[in-house]
Amino acid sequence: MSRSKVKQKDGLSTERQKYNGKHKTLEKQTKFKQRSDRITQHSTIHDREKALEKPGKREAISRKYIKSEPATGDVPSKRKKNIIRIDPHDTSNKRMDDSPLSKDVSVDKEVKLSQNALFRAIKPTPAILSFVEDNVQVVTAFFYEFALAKHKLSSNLGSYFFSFLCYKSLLFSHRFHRSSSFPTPTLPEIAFAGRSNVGKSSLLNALTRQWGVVRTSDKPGLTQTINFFRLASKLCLVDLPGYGFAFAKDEVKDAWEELVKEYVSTREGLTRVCLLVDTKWGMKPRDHELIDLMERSKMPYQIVLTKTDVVFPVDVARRAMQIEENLKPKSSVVNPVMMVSSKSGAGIRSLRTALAKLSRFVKP
Ligand SMILES: Nc1nc2c(ncn2[C@@H]2O[C@H](COP(=O)(O)OP(=O)(O)OP(=O)(O)O)[C@@H](O)[C@H]2O)c(=O)[nH]1
Ligand SMILES: [Mg+2]
Repeated sequence: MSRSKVKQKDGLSTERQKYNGKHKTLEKQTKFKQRSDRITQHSTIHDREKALEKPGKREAISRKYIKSEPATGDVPSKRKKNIIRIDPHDTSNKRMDDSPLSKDVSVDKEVKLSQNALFRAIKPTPAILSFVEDNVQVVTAFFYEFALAKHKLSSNLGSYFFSFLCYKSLLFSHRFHRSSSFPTPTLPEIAFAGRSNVGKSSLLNALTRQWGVVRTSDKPGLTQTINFFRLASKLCLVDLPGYGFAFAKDEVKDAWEELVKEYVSTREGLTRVCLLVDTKWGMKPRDHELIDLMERSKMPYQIVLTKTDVVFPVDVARRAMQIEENLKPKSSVVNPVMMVSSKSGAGIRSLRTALAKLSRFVKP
C-alpha cells in the first residue's frame, strides 16, 4: 500500500470517529431528555395521586395541577387572574346589615333631597318669624322672668303663678308600669308625649326648675314608666315613656307604646297632651299615629317643638309652619305650635303661660 493511500484511510477513520462521537452525544442528550420528561411526568402523577388522598386539599390542589399543565400545544398559556365578578343586582351576595343596593340608595337620596328642598322652600310669614324671635330669646335668670311677669302682668299672669308654684313646692312623684295601678285622677293632668330622646323629661325639669328630679339621658329609652308629678294640689304633670327608637327590646318598647296609647285615650282628668317634636327632624309616622288616636278620643293636644337651640330661627319658623299646615284639618289640635329649648330656657315662659291656664289656680 502506498503511503498516500494509508494517509487517506487514516483521515476517513478520524472523520468517522468524529461523526460517531457527535452522534452518540446527540443520542445521549435526547435519551436524557426523554428520561427526565418521564420522571417529571411520573412525579406529577404520583404527587397528584398523593394529594387526592387528602380530601380537604383535593379541590385546591387539582386546580393547581390543572393550571400547571399547558392546555393545548407546546406553548404554555399565560396565567390568568381569578377575578370574581359580583352582580350588583344579586341580593344573595349581600349581608343583612349591608347598605342597600345602589339603585335604592339613589332613590332614597332623591326622596330625602326632595323633602329637604320642600322644607327649604317654605317661606315663613313675618308674623311667625316675630313669634319665633320672641320664643328663641334666652331667658336665664328667674328674677328677669319675674320682673317681666310683673311688667306684662296681664299676659304673663299664668306663667308667674306657675313658676312661683313650681319654685316653692316640692314635686311628688309616682311611677307606674300598669294602667290598672294609676292614681285616681284628682287634679287636672298635663302629659308630655313624644319620641324617645325628644326632650320630654328635660322639658319637665325646665318648666318646674326642679333640675335633677326628673332623670334625663342622651341615651334614648331612659323613661320606661308613666311618672306623675304633683304640683302642690293644683296640677299634675305626667312624663310618658317615649316611642320609636330606644335601647330596649322590641317587646318592651311595644309594651310602653301600648301603655301610652291606653293612658292618652282613656285617662280621666287628662286635660292636655303636649306632643313634643324635635325641631330638626320634624314629625314622624309614629307621631301621626298618636295624633290619630287623640283625634279619635277627642283629646286636646299641643305641639311643642323642642331643642330650638340647635337650629336656625328661620328653620324653627319653617318647621312650625309645616306642622300647622299638616294639621290644619285636625280638630283637636291646640294652636299655635309652641317652641322651646330646655338648654337655653327659650320659650319656656310662653309654654308655662299656656299651660297655667289649665290649672286650678287661674280662673278662666
Ligand atoms: N341641645 C338641647 N338638648 C336637649 C334639649 N332638651 C333635651 N336635650 C337633650 O336630649 C337628650 C334627651 O333628653 P331627655 O329629656 O332624656 O329625653 P326624653 O324624651 O325624656 O327621652 P326618653 O326618656 O328616652 O323618652 C338629653 O341628652 C338632653 O340633654 C334642648 O332643648 N336642647
Ligand atoms: Mg324621659
